[in-house]
Amino acid sequence: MLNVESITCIKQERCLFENLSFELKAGEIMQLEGPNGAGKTSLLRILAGFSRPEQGRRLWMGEDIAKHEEDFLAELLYIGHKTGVNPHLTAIENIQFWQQSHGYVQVGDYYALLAKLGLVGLEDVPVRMLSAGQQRRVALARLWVSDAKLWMLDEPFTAVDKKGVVLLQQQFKQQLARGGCIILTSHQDLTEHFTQLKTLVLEYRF
Ligand SMILES: Nc1ncnc2c1ncn2[C@@H]1O[C@H](COP(=O)(O)OP(=O)(O)OP(=O)(O)O)[C@@H](O)[C@H]1O
Repeated sequence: MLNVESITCIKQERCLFENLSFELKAGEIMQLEGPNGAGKTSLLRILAGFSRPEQGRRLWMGEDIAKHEEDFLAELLYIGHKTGVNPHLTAIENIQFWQQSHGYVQVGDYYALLAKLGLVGLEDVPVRMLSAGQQRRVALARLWVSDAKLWMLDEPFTAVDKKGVVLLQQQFKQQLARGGCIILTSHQDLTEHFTQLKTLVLEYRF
């Protein structure tokens, strides 16, 4: 599905990685690992097309993404470091807003979804009134309403408690079972839960 060819990234005159190539097939999950500052977020952002590499290209379904950006973005769900939720909207409004701006029909049992995410009673409260972990759960609700084939998740477990981590891992498995793929950064050990986990370790380069 996703082919990455010879990507090189230089930031502030420091080469974070060079000639990086890999492939992510349907049903595969890849974890980006490495110390703080190694370039995991930078790589994710390049893969999503939010920033440009010094060299290299990305292919989606065999097509150069640079020439088919819209098709690629329609298949991509990116959840970054920052949750991207609007603090002034409620949890339900946030999900609906996200659906609307991504072309999804606004249907669904939002209360049931938010109950699954442990947010009973908080559905109609402005998100700024929620804890960090609760706010992240609101952001992660997109994983339940999106049918994007490729998920890119930057530290999705941040501030999420143990029960939430299990719930997320179950949702990851659903995504892989339906032929989607996932690329994520995380400092969690996921090998126990995903036996076919691919890992890409970025070393800190000086
Ligand atoms: N917008 C930017 N402009 C200049 N330098 C940047 C920018 N974003 C990141 N960097 C630099 O790129 C390097 C890699 O940062 P990046 O956020 O990709 O690392 P990371 O591996 O995701 O780290 P962490 O584990 O702390 O999240 C850092 O040295 C950082 O200072």
